[in-house]
Amino acid sequence: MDKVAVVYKSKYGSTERYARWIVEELNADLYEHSQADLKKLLEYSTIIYGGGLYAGGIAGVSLITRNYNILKNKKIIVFTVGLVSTDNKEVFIPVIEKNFPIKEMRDNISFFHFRGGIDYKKLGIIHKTMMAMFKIVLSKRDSNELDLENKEFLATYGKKIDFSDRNTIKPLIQLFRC
Ligand SMILES: Cc1cc2nc3c(=O)[nH]c(=O)nc-3n(C[C@H](O)[C@H](O)[C@H](O)COP(=O)(O)O)c2cc1C
Repeated sequence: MDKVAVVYKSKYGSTERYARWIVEELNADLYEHSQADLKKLLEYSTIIYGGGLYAGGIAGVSLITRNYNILKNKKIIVFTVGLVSTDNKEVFIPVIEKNFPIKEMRDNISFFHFRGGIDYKKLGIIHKTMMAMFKIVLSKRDSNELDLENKEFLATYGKKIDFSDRNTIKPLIQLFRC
């Protein structure tokens, strides 16, 4: 039987919610990023890492990339949680290539992408400023130039939205059912 650790880094709670759903389904052990030291992780045969997406970066993912050579004999699964629609998986190829620049890592790790949410009122000052700057950049563009994601960003800017959906973890859970 697989011994599974789910490790997550979540700033506003969406990634944590997905991590907890996965833990419930797999009866796995849960670790917040800061509590997951390497010695502990070595006790597991499978490591599932989840991080929120911030400007294309996966929060805290260096825990996996920096220690890859030590962890590479384990089953490693990485999931991201972001606002961008997960309908088109191609969108995530550059995100994976940026966060996992070494091909061997990309080949050996299974990736999943889930949708989270945002509550602008709860953003910290740096994140609020980043989002405000992005809005200014997009607002200056001709609306015909904007893709669906950008249009959605502008339409939901300043609001509270939540796309979290427990059903979307099914393909990840399925990896353990066969
Ligand atoms: C400053 C900032 C940058 C973000 N960048 C991205 C991004 O590049 N791609 C994306 O899909 N979502 C992006 N998001 C949305 C977050 O990924 C989303 O709110 C997610 O649910 C956060 O998860 P967490 O609360 O677990 O950290 C960004 C949010 C903020 C505040």
